[in-house]
Amino acid sequence: MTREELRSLVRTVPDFPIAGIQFRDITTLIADSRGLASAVAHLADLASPDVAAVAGIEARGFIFGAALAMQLGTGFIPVRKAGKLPVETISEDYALEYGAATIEIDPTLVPQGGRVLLVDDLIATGGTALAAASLLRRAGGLVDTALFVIDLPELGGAAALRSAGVAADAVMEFAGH
Ligand SMILES: O=P(O)(O)OC[C@H]1O[C@H](OP(=O)(O)OP(=O)(O)O)[C@H](O)[C@@H]1O
Ligand SMILES: Nc1ncnc2[nH]cnc12
Repeated sequence: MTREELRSLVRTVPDFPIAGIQFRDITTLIADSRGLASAVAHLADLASPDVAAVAGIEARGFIFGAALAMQLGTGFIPVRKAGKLPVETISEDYALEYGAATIEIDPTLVPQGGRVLLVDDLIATGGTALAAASLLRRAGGLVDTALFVIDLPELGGAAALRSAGVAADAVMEFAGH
């Protein structure tokens, strides 16, 4: 599928989860018989060489991240919401477009000095991805690229990632919040 065809599979839900937010819902894309595979193929085209591991952010980043890891022939590192991992973790707090949260990783999963490709469904303010990149770097990973299915460029997340030395790319963009 073309990027434009994929883009038409994203459902926009106004005023979710709060008034003023245009929620870009990827459930309609992944439920399509070709949508998930096509999105992952486009992500794989954007991936840099020599990826040692793919890291995906809970929850929607797990869907694309795990599939991309299989496509690239790497392992998958889950970046989890706080309190879910059964071992000693490192954590970061971050602000969201609507709220705040904490994410954690098991640092022993990160290949030392290896390139860790960060993946999520969507980048808005970039708070989540920046926190994840910071965690993966603290654990010894080389994080120079992050891939998203959707970028909301007006919220500045991709630019914030670039300022932190992480090149951000996405399969599609949506204007507005
Ligand atoms: O760029 P940001 O402003 O940080 O926002 C983007 C993040 O917000 C969404 O996740 P959410 O926290 O809603 O969790 P979910 O995947 O569990 O639905 C989305 O999947 C990204 O992870
Ligand atoms: N506008 C949006 N749509 C879907 N997920 C989001 N996560 C943060 N902002 C979002």
